[in-house]
Amino acid sequence: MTDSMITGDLKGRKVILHDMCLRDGMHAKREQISVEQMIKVATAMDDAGVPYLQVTHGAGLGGNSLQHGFALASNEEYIHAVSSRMKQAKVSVLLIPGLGTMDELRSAYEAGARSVHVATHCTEADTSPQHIACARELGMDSTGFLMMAHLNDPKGLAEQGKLMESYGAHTVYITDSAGYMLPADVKARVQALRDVLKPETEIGFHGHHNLGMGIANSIAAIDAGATRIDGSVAGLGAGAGNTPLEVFAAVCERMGIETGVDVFKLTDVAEEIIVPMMDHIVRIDRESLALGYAGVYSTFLLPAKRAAERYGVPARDILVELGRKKMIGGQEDMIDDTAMTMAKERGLLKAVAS
Ligand SMILES: C[C@H](O)CC(=O)C(=O)O
Ligand SMILES: [Mn+2]
Repeated sequence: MTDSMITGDLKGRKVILHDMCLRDGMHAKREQISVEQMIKVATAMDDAGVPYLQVTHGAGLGGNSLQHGFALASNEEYIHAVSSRMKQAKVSVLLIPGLGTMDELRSAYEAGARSVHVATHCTEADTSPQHIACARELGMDSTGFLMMAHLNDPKGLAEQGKLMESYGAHTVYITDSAGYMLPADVKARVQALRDVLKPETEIGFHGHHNLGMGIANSIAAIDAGATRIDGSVAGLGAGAGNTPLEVFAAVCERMGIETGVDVFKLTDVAEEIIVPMMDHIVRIDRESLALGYAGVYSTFLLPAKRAAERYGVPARDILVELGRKKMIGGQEDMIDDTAMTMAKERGLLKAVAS
């Protein structure tokens, strides 16, 4: 990102940071984060001043399933264990309508969750009115979370955001699930939302670092009017991870953007707690780069690697094909289907059968 792309003086801007390690990071850990690990991570982040922490299965409420994998504890167990130990941080959850239900949202609230990202595909906001209304009735901080936002243009995304606002969302998020966007893409979408939303409705940005643009994209979002930024310490998240939060906090401090977090405490959390927890180093390898390059849902990374082993087709090729087909969250069964078709086309299927 060149300086000329930052049009405003961001000094003195206030931004709310939201850590995703204990939700998006569940994808990278194949849902295997223990309650004890969650408590350790969350208390350290609370101490570093992170105001919001998301805690659930990677696919959110209702995520425990054969399709999405089983976590080591229930969402309620995780939420209660973490929220009961927080001094200042609020616990949030993810809810994809259809996967998670309003009953599950109520039970997450009872367990201590006080904020929710209600997530839909970027053209399907109209699947979320009941869930956003339910969150508002519970008194929760409520976000409409438009996933795979690169697949809708700024005008279309603004219309979807306006719908979510009309359902009661306090904040509308542009979610770069594929880590595909460049700063100009983010800026155009935030501006389009800012033009149509009420002044009191906040705008958020959730980035993935597949093209190494998480920080530049988040700064572009702030420049265009976003006030909430998701990231995850040490980037623990799907694909090449989320915007690395400790790095982002350091950049904000350099730019005079106020986050209220202690940068060095966050770097200690990254180094001493998160990195040792990783099963693989979350980084931009050839497969996670392919996600960003081809516009593929970051959550598809590990299932595509498994399909690659099963069918003998390189994961990168599978991911590029999934991007070409514009597959979205919820279409996970197409990963194996695509790999199998490619194996057949390449004459590899006999080897699989034998
Ligand atoms: C279920 C996904 O992981 C939600 C998300 O974080 C994204 O789309 O990005
Ligand atoms: Mn994500």
